[in-house]
Amino acid sequence: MPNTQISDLQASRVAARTRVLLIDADPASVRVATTAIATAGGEVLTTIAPNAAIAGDVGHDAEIAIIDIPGREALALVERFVDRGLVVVATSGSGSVALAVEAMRRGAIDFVLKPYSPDSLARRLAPRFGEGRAKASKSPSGGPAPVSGSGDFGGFVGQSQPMRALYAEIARIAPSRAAVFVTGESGSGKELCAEAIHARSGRAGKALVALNCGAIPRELMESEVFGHVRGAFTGATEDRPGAVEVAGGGTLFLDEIGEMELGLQAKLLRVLQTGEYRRVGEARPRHADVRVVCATHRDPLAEVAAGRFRQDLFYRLHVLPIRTPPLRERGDDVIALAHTFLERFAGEEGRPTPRLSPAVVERFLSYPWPGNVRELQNVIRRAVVLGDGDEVTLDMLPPDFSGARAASPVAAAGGAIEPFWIQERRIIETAVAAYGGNTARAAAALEISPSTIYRKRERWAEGRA
Ligand SMILES: Nc1ncnc2c1ncn2[C@@H]1O[C@H](COP(=O)(O)OP(=O)(O)OP(=O)(O)O)[C@@H](O)[C@H]1O
Repeated sequence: MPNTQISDLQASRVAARTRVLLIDADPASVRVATTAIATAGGEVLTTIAPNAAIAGDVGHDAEIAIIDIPGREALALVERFVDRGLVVVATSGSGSVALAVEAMRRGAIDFVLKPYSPDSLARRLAPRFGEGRAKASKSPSGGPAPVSGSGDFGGFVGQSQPMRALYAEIARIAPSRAAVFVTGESGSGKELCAEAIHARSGRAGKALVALNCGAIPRELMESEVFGHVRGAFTGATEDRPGAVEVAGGGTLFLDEIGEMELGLQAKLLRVLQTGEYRRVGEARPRHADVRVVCATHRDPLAEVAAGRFRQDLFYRLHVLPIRTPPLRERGDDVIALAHTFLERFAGEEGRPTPRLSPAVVERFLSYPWPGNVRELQNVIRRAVVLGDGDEVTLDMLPPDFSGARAASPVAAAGGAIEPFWIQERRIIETAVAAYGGNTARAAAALEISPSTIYRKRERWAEGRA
């Protein structure tokens, strides 16, 4: 992942210079900063003093704001420009750690102490300019990608109020080292959230390692997380690092954390408390440097109450809670998302992008989307593959979409009651299809074990109920 970011960054730096808003009242600093900005690949659009910036309205065309913070009153500028979607680098001659921490807490991506030389500042700015451009290139308008107002954020598409609130929350918590707990329905973008948090953290240059605790067999989970040494178990033919080690200096994303068994939860708690862990089969402790972002589609407090989730681990992880809203709460976002996916999938198929018929738009807006954005993705992919015209019409959608209302789950077409196993089979197959064939994820969404699905499929294949 870091490699992709670096190559994107280099390509974009060749393409255009990063547009910078420089907020600083000291002429000597402005001169040094202007040289550093040019060296790092940027151009200064506007230079303004902090007091004037607080009172005025500047920086609309900028991608990056470099803000001098002479005192606490200028901290509000950090927040203002982060909320507008700019990458913010704070500077200060006061040397106060508290000021630096506060600027980072409010979303500044870096804090550079004055006095700086043109070279030292340029070195600090260069990677940040890449981030400014990467964000801008994701915005359909070609301008910066704001946190609030219009436009998208990170890998997210959507400008509804719940999404803008989510973007602002991500921008606010990303720079912290504390654990993040993401809740939200399946397919609503929890992993995307982890990616956005990582990308905006000071750890973006290191790896983001994602593990789906629901998809990895329990007996392998500990080795996946912590690694193992040769001979630790049958098949362990060599030493292998785990996710904690590979994500060193970066972020560890533990999806479906509720699926982690209690013994392993205790070991994860130890990492969070002391930073120590052991590879499977190894006596000596190792030190971990990871930020943990975890996610679940379940109600974590209910899991704690049921004894499936350790309470002490929950409180350790639940420092910065964040929730991805379900698609049905995002209004018109569903249409913007549908257009994005239409363009992507039609492009992949080498076809012109079809439009949505008015009836499809209406249906999309009223449909409850239990599988959220992933379900929408699957519906659009299917329509692109099956359709050959320039319009997606109702008949290209899965059967549940075609009618004004989804078919009753109990009654078949003629109103007769279907046998239980047929209904059960339909529910399971629909869930597996909604997860693009991923049985483990479908099982997690249905709150049954993957082996139940495998067992039932074997029976159906043999023609048994
Ligand atoms: N707002 C969004 N804009 C664009 N793509 C999105 C958005 N939200 C989700 N997606 C896409 O939808 C798919 C599902 O998202 P993601 O995997 O992040 O969901 P999730 O909540 O982690 O799902 P699960 O609970 O099953 O793990 C991904 O391909 C993701 O890129």
